[in-house]
Amino acid sequence: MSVLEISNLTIRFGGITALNEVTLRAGEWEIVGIIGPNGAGKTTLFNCITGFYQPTAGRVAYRGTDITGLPVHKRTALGIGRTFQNVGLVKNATVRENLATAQHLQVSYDPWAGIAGGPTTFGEERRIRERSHLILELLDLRHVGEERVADLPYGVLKKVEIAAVLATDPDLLLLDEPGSGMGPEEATALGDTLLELRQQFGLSIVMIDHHVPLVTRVSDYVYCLNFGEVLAEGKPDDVRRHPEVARAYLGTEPETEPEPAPEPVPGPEPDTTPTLVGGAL
Ligand SMILES: Nc1ncnc2c1ncn2[C@@H]1O[C@H](COP(=O)(O)OP(=O)(O)OP(=O)(O)O)[C@@H](O)[C@H]1O
Repeated sequence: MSVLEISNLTIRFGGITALNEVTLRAGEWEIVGIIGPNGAGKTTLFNCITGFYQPTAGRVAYRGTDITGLPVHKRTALGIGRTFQNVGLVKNATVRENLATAQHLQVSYDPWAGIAGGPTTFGEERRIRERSHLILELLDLRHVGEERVADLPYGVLKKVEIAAVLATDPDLLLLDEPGSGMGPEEATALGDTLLELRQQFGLSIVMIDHHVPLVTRVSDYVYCLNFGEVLAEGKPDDVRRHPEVARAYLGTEPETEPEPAPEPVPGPEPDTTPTLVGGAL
């Protein structure tokens, strides 16, 4: 059974059709990448999956159940966790406090028990601390655990955002541009981390990113959106080499020169795919 199944999803804002008949699925333990030029409809798709937007037509199903009409909080309770393109954290709190806050949304004891204290409360609090610890460890964030979010550089913030969503114990993780603001080395490390998180927490992941090398490396399947429609889909390398995909990316930034090609790497078959701007195919 698919974890996520989107069928013929259409959403219009006045005269703009942001998504047109989009059909997409993510299987159990799959990492699905979504690429596409600016304005292609990627974030709108996430907003329809999470319930921030109601589609004009079409269906969103989660583990076989139609959730198209469900409000945001009910989808979150089902296990759909999402990061935002512009980091959404409590800036004046520390990283560890942010993780604890995210988990307190899920605690099983009632507020009065929390005030009075007691074995259930202490057990739950210990579980929260342990989970925070594990997440910080896995994301290599332990050294910033006691730092204020406001004092962190952007690349670290993006990881803290993932950590905060993981703290809510999602089953399906939607990541909106987790690699933005990262250099190639950081993005490679992030890719390794995502693969490990999937393993550790048994997650299915849908990830939007302009950093195409990151998407193609970690994804099992990739969709390329353009003008609200699925332009190409398939195995990462097939989508990366799809002529329409290259055209769509180049078409968005005609005035920008592609980066110079890297020195050929000695080996049986060097990759001759052109490098494109803003995320590089
Ligand atoms: N609430 C809204 N009201 C009106 N138009 C909207 C709204 N949300 C999205 N759009 C429009 O829908 C289209 C798709 O936008 P969206 O943000 O989903 O693209 P994107 O692929 O995520 O782009 P980017 O890579 O720049 O984030 C754009 O034309 C955008 O202006």
